[in-house]
Amino acid sequence: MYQAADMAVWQGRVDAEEGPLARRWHECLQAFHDDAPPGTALLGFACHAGVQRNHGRPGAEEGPLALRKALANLAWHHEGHIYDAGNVRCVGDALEEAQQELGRQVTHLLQRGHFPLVLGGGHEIAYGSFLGLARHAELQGRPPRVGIVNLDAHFDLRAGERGSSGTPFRQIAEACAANRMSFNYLVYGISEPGNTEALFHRARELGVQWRGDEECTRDRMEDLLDTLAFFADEVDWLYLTVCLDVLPGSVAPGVSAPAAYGVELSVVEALIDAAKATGKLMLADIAELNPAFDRDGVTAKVAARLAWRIAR
Ligand SMILES: N=CN[C@@H](CCC(=O)O)C(=O)O
Ligand SMILES: [Mn+2]
Ligand SMILES: [Mn+2]
Repeated sequence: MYQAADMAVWQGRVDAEEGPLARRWHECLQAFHDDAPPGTALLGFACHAGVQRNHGRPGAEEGPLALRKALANLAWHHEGHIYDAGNVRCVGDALEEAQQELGRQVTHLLQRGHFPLVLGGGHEIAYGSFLGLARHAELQGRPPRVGIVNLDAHFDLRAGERGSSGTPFRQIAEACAANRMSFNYLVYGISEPGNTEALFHRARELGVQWRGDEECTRDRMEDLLDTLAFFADEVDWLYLTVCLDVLPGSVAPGVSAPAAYGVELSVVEALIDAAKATGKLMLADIAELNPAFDRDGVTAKVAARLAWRIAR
C-alpha cells in the first residue's frame, strides 16, 4: 500500500541567527510531486514480513520513520533537490504485493529522472527495488547490464518457495534468467560463520563475486576498490544495497542479526563513495534498520549518515 509523504516528520533544530548556510535537512527537504525537477527521492519501505518469514527479529517496518527522524537534524551540505516520496507499507504478510508496489514506485521515480534512495525495511526491499529498476530498463527499450553491489554479512541467496529477507538476490537471479539479463552480483562483508556451505555453493554457481568480512579492511582498500571498478566497468548501471548488519554489532545493534565481526564504518563509506564515483549509480537502498533493537538511536544515526552520504 502506497502512502504519500507525511512532512510533519521533518522537524528539528533551527539556527535562524546563522543564516542560510546553517540549514538542516528538515528545512530543505521537499514533498515529492510528479512535476518536481530531478533530484534524490527518499522512498520508505515499511516492511518486515520478509524478516518474519526468515525467522528474524521483527521491527524493521518502523525503520523508515526512525531513519527520517535521524536525517531531519543533519546539516545540509547538499546541492540540488531532495524529496520525500512517501512510503510503501506492507500489510500483514502481503510481502509480494508490497514488493510489486515498491517496484512500481521506484520505476515511477526513475522515469521522472530522479535518483531513488529507498529506506527499509527488511532486506526483502532488494527484490522490490530491483523490479523497479528492471521495469525502468524495459521502458527505456534497451536491457542494460545492471550490477548489484551489496554491503552485507549475508548472501541472501536462500532457496525456497516463498520470498523472505534471506532470498532477494536468488529471486533477482531467477528474474534475470527469465528475462535474458545477466546476473552481476558483488557482495562485500560476507561472514563465513553467518552463511552455510549451501549458500557459498549457490554463490559460486551464480558467478557471484564477494569479499569476506575479514578482507574488508582499510589496509586492503586498494583491492576492494579495484574489484568495484572492474565490476562497474562491465555494467551500464549500478544498484547499491546496504544491509546494516554488514557493520559490527557494536556500531549497528538495531538490526535483526547483529554482526559479531562486521566491516568498519570507514570502509563501508569508502565503498559507497566508490560506487557513486563510477557515475553509474541509478538506485540505492538501506536495509534492516530495526528501531526495536536499537541502542540510544545509534543504528538510526549510522543509517542516516550513510543515506546522507549517498544523497550528497
Ligand atoms: N537478510 C538477512 N538474512 C540473513 C539473516 C541471518 C540471521 O538471521 O542470522 C540470512 O538469511 O542469512
Ligand atoms: Mn545481512
Ligand atoms: Mn541482507
